[in-house]
Amino acid sequence: MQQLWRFLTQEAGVPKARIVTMSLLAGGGNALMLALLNLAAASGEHAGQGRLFAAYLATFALHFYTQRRAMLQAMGAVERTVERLRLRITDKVRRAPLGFIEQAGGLPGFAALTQDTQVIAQSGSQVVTTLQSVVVLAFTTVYLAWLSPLACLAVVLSMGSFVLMRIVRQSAVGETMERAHAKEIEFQRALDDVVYGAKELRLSRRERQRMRAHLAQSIEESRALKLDAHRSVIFDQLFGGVALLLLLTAVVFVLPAVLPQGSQTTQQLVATILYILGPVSTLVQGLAALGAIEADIGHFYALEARLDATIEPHHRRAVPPLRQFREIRLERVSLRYLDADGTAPFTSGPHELTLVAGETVYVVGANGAGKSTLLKLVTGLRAAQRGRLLLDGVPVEPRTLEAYRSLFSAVFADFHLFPRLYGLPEGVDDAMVNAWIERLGLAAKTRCEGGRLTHTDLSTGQRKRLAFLVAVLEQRPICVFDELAADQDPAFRRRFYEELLPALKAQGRTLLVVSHDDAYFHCADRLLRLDAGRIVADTRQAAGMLPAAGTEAPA
Ligand SMILES: Nc1ncnc2c1ncn2[C@@H]1O[C@H](COP(=O)(O)OP(=O)(O)OP(=O)(O)O)[C@@H](O)[C@H]1O
Repeated sequence: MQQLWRFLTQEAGVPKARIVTMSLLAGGGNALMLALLNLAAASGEHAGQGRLFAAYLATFALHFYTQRRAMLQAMGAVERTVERLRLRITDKVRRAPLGFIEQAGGLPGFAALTQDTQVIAQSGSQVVTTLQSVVVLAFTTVYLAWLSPLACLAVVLSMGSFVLMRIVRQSAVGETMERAHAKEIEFQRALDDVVYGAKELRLSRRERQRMRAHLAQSIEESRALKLDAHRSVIFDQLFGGVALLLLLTAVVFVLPAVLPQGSQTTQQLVATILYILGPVSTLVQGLAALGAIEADIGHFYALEARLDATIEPHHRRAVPPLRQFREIRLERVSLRYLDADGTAPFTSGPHELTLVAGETVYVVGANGAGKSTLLKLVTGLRAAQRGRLLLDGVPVEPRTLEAYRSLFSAVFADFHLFPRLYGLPEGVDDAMVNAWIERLGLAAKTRCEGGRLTHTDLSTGQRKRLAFLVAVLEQRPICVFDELAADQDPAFRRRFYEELLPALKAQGRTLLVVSHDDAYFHCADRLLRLDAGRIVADTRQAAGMLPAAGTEAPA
């Protein structure tokens, strides 16, 4: 229970002393209630019944109050901590390098995090109930010893070995649950495919059937593993029940023969043994639940450790965004994408490139030539494995990376449109956004109200126009557009290349545009042609000139 201990002692601001005291009082009260019941049953019609009844009621009230307090305090503290953990892991995912997020299966376990944290959130109440059952068992053991030392010894030995067996077997159960967890992640990924591949699946019966078979297999494997784990817990519980029944048989039939005792003592022993059935079963279930919680806290910390190993430095002081630059230079910069088996299927670079403020650069080349990868290197979103990135002659370092990135607004090919316009600077109000919405021909579709777009369920081309709008209004010195015109109608495409981009250039913006539209290549100041990850041609041209295809000078 190392991880659970670390979580409760280091993470959760659980008022430990108070909760332990409350749990001890609640458990003690519970055991005292049993003793009072037994005493009352033994005293028959005597005058002391009234006092016993009052004492019983007082103990009951104490038990009820302390149990409620302990549960609420533990649950409240754990819930608050879980919320903190969720925020912390989200921050770390946000600060993890793009390469880590992009790599195949870069965040295994992330999909299961919501479920894991829900399980972790139960740790407060589980610890309290388990602790209480331990306290009840401790008190009833003392009470049993007072009634009959031999019966107490028998109970301690049988129940002790039973709980010990559960603890020992818990590690095997834990391993099986780990394998079930891995299958669960596989299942959740398949579920993502069902949602994101909704269109394809509706069109193809074969795809649907194979997908379903794959899902069913993941579910079946996860179910079999979970059942395996539960089977062992259920067996142990049944075994515990049988052990208790045997114990009762021994107390009723064997003990009086070995050690003569009054029938009243036998009755009290039977009542006590029956009474501890509840706490024993709570303890066994609590241990199993704490085992599952321990595993999920382990998953959380493992994911966090992977993120910590790659995370980009976090600077508490806000970095003032850069508003201007003279040039960006890539010196022998290269990046290799690695496969899971360590082979490098694609290398971008080495690039020797200088981008000058104010120029409009089109990045062109065939599919897979490495255009988007070059943009990620230039924007500092992917770190180069070799070479240097320099801003105005000064190398960009981890310390200055965030400021460097603040130079760029971008719409990537796989852009994400946030429903809230988080990135807009002070001074940009709804009216300004709505004027742009109108200018982009989207006024009938959406509006900006209180910094939020009323509708984002638009066509791909329309959503790209909105992403363009956000990039423009961010008012940063460099705009990066990756195949923005690809989903646009011919009229908008023409406006994009011939009006909108020149208007941005006129404002002094530097433009980096990935394009397949060779009909508009003449609008660029400079063409960078890529092939197999290398810049094979770098052509400067007077904007407005239309170079004949294939006439670029070699780099
Ligand atoms: N995250 C990644 N991990 C591994 N390989 C990648 C990754 N991203 C891209 N690649 C590979 O790198 C190569 C270049 O991809 P890139 O997206 O830069 O090309 P592109 O020129 O922008 O292509 P397109 O015109 O199709 O958008 C491709 O072969 C692609 O498979």
